[in-house]
Amino acid sequence: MEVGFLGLGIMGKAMASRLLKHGFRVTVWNRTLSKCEELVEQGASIGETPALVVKKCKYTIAMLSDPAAALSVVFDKDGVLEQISEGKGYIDMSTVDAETSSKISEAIIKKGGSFLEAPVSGSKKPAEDGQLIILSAGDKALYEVILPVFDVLGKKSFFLGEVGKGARMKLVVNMIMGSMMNALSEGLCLADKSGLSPQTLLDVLDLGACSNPMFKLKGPAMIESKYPPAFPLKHQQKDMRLALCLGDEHAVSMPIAAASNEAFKKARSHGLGDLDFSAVYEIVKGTAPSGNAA
Ligand SMILES: NC(=O)C1=CN([C@@H]2O[C@H](COP(=O)(O)OP(=O)(O)OC[C@H]3O[C@@H](n4cnc5c(N)ncnc54)[C@H](OP(=O)(O)O)[C@@H]3O)[C@@H](O)[C@H]2O)C=CC1
Ligand SMILES: O=CCCC(=O)O
Repeated sequence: MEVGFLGLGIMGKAMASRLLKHGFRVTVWNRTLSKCEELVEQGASIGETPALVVKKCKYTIAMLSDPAAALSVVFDKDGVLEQISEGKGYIDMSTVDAETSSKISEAIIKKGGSFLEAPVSGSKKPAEDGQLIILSAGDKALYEVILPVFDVLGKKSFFLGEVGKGARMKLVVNMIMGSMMNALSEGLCLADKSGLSPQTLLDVLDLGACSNPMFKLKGPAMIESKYPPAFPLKHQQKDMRLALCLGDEHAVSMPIAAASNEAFKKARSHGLGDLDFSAVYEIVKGTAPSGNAA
């Protein structure tokens, strides 16, 4: 199967690479075109624009930073809409809000194409290892056709119904994750300031009811103030913001998420946006450097 892939950031690069390793023919595009070179070395072809990728491939996947990027790649000059047509499928795996996803879906369908939203849970390593959790919604027939691709990228694929349900599920999950990261940061800080070993706190947590892979993975690096980006903090803040908008729409009060969003925003204002989202710990500790927003 020939697959187009738009967006070769942390996630897109790992996902496109995995598809190549599993025998798919992949045509890639990235806004910063030089980032395509590593994939070309692995056997990918380059499409010079999103439109040219869609022209060449029956199915095209996108993995882009945020709603603005997802819309731009579809609607702008040389974008997806210029070449999408009957028989072609577009699968957007970026984390965006339901409104963005619906706009894209409507435009694609109007041109005769089919659309699936399919945001993912799981970060850089699960993407490299094909262990993502895929939260798809939209065109069921396209879901069935693209399952062999999802089976290579993920450990489990959900089909959640009409467009918007995948986007909303992803935002709810990341809202919880962002709040948990803030709770962990406060706990590590409190342990340290009150004379306890943060590492022993992690050991205790890991044996109890709130043991989870995220604390286990991120905790030790946080103690060492190391934040190599797997999930950039600026994207976590975007997801908190979009989840809070969803809460507004449905009149759901979310004070914990709102407080967590403030901490992520503050982290961005201190220039920590490109670090891993666990860098919010620096804000909780009060040790963040002053810096420019990212
Ligand atoms: N990292 C993670 O752990 C996870 C991320 N996600 C979600 O996946 C998506 C991608 O994340 P990730 O790979 O980490 O992000 P990165 O920041 O590493 O990559 C973002 C990608 O979007 C492209 N991009 C940004 N703005 C535009 C634009 N205006 N037009 C065209 N392309 C644009 C970038 O291109 P360029 O290279 O030119 O800047 C790059 O290819 C996000 O929605 C994120 O929330 C979901 C699950 C996990
Ligand atoms: O959106 C990013 C999610 C990261 C993760 O699930 O570990």
